[in-house]
Amino acid sequence: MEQKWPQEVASFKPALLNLNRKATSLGIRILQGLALAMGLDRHFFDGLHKGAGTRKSLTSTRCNYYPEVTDETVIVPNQIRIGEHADYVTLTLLFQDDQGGLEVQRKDGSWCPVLPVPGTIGLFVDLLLQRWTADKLKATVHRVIVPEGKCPARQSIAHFIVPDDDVEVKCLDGSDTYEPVNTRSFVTGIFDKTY
Ligand SMILES: O=C(O)CCC(=O)C(=O)O
Ligand SMILES: [Fe+2]
Repeated sequence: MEQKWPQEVASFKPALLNLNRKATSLGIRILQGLALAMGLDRHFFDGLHKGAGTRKSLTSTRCNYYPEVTDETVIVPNQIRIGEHADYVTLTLLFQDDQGGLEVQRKDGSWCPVLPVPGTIGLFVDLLLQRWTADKLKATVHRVIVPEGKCPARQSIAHFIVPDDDVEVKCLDGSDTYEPVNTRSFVTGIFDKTY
């Protein structure tokens, strides 16, 4: 696929590629820690995430922009910035600015604000990790709400750690809690339904 980059700011492309690489290596270290904590070989997960940065992997970085809310902004009832969802990959690293609005869902269905803390990165367990662990780790359901009153534009960057395209994700405990899925079909299937 042809890559299109904005030309207006020359430093954008190198900065984003650098973030993409660093976020991937952080994600890989987290996957190693997770494998050890689960009593697996340290490289169980990262060995299945080797293709990041190549055509064999959907590991990617998404920049989200939420426009400024002014006195003139028309907000309809129940309007939402990003509706509730769980990301459909392994892990998400989330970088948010200081504007707030991100919420995660508790077990009882209520919503908990994820207040921005400078210098920190959000970490979400996602749907493929939930399938691998047969629900031992549950995907983080999250959303972004419209702020009450005026608010400057908000930006966030989500880095999605995705298994390599040909990886089959099946329950590690041998159960049939979820049927095995091919990574690329699973991710593109949900993507096509969403957009
Ligand atoms: O903007 C945020 O804080 C969340 C973004 C998000 O959920 C996503 O890009 O999947
Ligand atoms: Fe998300």
